[in-house]
Amino acid sequence: DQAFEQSIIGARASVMVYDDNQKKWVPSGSSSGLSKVQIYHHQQNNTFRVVGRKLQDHEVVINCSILKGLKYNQATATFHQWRDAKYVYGLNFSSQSDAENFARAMMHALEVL
Ligand SMILES: CC(=O)N[C@@H](Cc1ccccc1Cl)C(=O)N1CCC[C@]12C=C[C@@H]1CC[C@@H](C(=O)N3CC[C@@H]4C=C[C@H]5[C@H](C)C[C@@H](C(=O)O)N5C(=O)[C@H]43)N1C2=O
Repeated sequence: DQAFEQSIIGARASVMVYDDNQKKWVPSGSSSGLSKVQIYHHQQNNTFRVVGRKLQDHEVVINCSILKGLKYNQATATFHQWRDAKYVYGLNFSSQSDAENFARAMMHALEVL
């Protein structure tokens, strides 16, 4: 529960998923827009997950586990991406510093998993 999950980073980004049929990035969730994207660390079982909620209405637009060995691709200074079994996720950060801070937290998680 909440008490056991600590947010290790919060960043502002537009959360996108790649639509393989249309061959283009589409907003994750019901509409485009900025989200607060956090990495939560469940301390008891040392797991991590990415959770993103729209700034406007708090719709959860991403909630995915960070698994050991995940390849986090910093495609540009403000667009980072990774895959899981089902989706390709893209984070279009609102600033380079948010992107850098998020990437640092992601790399930390991947180191300690
Ligand atoms: C082996 C593998 O899986 N490789 C993945 C990437 C990867 C590598 C290693 C580990 C995991 C992953 Cl995930 C890959 O290559 N994938 C994943 C699906 C799509 C893609 C395939 C082809 C295209 C070609 C171009 C690029 C793309 O999509 N890029 C480039 C930056 C650029 C930045 C911003 C966004 C913008 C929000 C909208 C749009 C715009 O700019 O209009 N756009 C983009 O165009 C964005 N591609 C990819 O990323």
